[in-house]
Amino acid sequence: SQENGICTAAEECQCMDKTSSSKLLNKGGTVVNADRQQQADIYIEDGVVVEVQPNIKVADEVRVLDATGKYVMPGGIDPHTHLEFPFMGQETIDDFFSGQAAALAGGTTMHIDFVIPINGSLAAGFEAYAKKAEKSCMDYGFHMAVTTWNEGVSRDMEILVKEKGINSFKFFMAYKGELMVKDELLLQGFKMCKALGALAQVHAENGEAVAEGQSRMIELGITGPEGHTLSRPSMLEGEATARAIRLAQFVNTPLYVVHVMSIDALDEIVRARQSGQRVIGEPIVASLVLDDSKIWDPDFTIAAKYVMSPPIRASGHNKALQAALSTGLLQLVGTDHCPFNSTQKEAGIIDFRKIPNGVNGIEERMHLIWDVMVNSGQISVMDYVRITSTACAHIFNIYPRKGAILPNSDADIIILNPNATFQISAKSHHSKIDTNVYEGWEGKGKVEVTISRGKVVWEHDRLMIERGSGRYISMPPFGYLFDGMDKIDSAYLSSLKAPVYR
Ligand SMILES: NC(=O)NCCC(=O)O
Ligand SMILES: [Zn+2]
Repeated sequence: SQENGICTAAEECQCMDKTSSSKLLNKGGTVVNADRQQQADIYIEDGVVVEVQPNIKVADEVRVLDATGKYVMPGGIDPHTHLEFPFMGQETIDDFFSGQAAALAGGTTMHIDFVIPINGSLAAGFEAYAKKAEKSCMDYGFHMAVTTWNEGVSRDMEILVKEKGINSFKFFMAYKGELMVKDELLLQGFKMCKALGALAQVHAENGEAVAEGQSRMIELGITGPEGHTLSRPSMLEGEATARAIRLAQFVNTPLYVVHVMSIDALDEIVRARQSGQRVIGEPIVASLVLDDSKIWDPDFTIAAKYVMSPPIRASGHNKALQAALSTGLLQLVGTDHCPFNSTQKEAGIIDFRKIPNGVNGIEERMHLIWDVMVNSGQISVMDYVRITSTACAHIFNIYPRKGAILPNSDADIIILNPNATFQISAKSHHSKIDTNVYEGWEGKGKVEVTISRGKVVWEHDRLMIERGSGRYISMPPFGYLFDGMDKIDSAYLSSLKAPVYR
């Protein structure tokens, strides 16, 4: 039952025998949480961490994993993925099984995917995604996109929060004629999010101006992938980020800006945070480690694989985003994993507007952030844990079940060898995509073991995973970002000095 290094037949395959033990001792490593690192062993039983102490003694039947000289950390949580996503006339090539297999091979043990409504219906979209996710082999949660507005939508938002474990809603300010919403909907949506204790998220680009920019490029005869980048400059990301921030401030609700790609957006987030506003900024691996140079490649297949929105920016934006992440101005790293094969990208061979937008990253995030941020000395190992796992668990209100190695936390754990090397290639990755935007990257610091809910699922470069074993993680509303909001509302009301009774 081995295929491409993946064991998928749990019942038949011997390689599962060693790994499926419900008791596990992780011995001898440096255990790192976001606030503390220590030399300790970790005892795991039935998928849950039982004890974190030096020198734990166990019975003979317990499997022991030796982590001497290595870092033992919470598994990564990717806050931004698009598996089986119907978009721009295509569907992303990774389903919930292949995308999650890739994630586990790269040290990510949970992800939060974006549910897209069906004909505007949130309930129908949720049901469809719940079905798709039945094949999951690791834990996952959902954000919900809102693309239209009516009574049914606001009723569904309430049901999704109160009964279905959703605590975040995303509004696309781009993709005119498809997913884009206008300011009126943003305001209604933000108000509803505030009332429900759900986090409002935005894809921040001015969709009207992007459409204008696209027409301009076509008129100039620029039809290739570079037209994509040229049609949606960073000022349009800055404008929409500023607008969303102001509207969230007006409503007094927390805001989460997904895929921060530019200094323009960063500046707006930093200004808002400095003024005390609750704004979270999520750069993605592509915005942190890539630049736009490949979009001018004469080979369409190479250039098209970098087409995503907002676009990957010119060199310099990446370094600024790294610095902001290292100093806490940005809070966590996603991937926006949205993989389309080279044949799917060819839909836009004569018109860049038809190239399905999206890049890979779910498998590469933990390695690349280690290599670029920790190996360069920009962040500590504790900070690494915070930006790849713990901050996400806090923001989406699932800490300390996720994002920590503590007694009673889910045993989602990685062992990273800082002295081992990794290589990235489409030939060896586990995603179904036939290209890789990080092709040829070689770095230091390798995830040698991934433990998902107490089971070793990645070891010796082999996956041992079971279709259907992943669980949906309900995320409760009113996370920490909402603490004290009522007091700010009261202060606002008393500041009005109105109505004046005459
Ligand atoms: N980002 C991208 O290009 N594709 C995924 C859809 C989105 O998040 O905008
Ligand atoms: Zn987006």
